[in-house]
Amino acid sequence: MSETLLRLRAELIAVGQFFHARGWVPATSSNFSARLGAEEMLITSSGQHKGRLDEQGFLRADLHGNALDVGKRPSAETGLHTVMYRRDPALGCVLHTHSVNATVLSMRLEQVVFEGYEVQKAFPGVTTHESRVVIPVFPNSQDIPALAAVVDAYLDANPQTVGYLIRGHGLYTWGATVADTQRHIEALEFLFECVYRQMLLDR
Ligand SMILES: CSCCC(=O)C(=O)COP(=O)(O)O
Ligand SMILES: [Zn+2]
Repeated sequence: MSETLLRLRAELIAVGQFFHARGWVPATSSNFSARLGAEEMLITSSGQHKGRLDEQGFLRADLHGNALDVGKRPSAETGLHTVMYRRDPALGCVLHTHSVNATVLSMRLEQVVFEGYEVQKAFPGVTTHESRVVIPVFPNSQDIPALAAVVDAYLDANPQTVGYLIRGHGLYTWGATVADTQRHIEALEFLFECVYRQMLLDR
């Protein structure tokens, strides 16, 4: 087993514990992956509790979603990971979470827009709070290849996108490393909470 795999697996286990402590990965929801090479990734197997992951909770898969470790089934949402790695060879991690704020906002809005928040600078290419960060909301679907195609087309047209919501479901974001991607989740969750509270104040 490679040093890289061991390191990335340990990082993803720690991410799961961190997110679980904040209530962002309830029940067996959410899935995590990290790139192992040009054609391969490490991904959580389907049905794992992401706050209690151990070494058995992962498998290697190719970038078309085929399991490379026998007897293990990758996440049901593997296609939403592979589409990202195929788009960008520099991408090293994809994280998906199911927080309350992300889920509630996705039921109310067509897109979530952040404007004027300093934390927007946590995202790549954003250098000022005087920016507009748009998080699109896509309809939920059990047809993951179809959903992945919708994501792919949106990102072709909007390459600066840092994450997206699936209605009534959760959040996907990505980054060069596990640490970068964890930071994106944290920043997005902070900003979702701000938008949610602002909506309450505006009522
Ligand atoms: C209990 S949550 C339903 C499935 C889901 O949305 C999810 O994120 C987890 O699916 P997986 O197959 O990756 O465990
Ligand atoms: Zn999910």
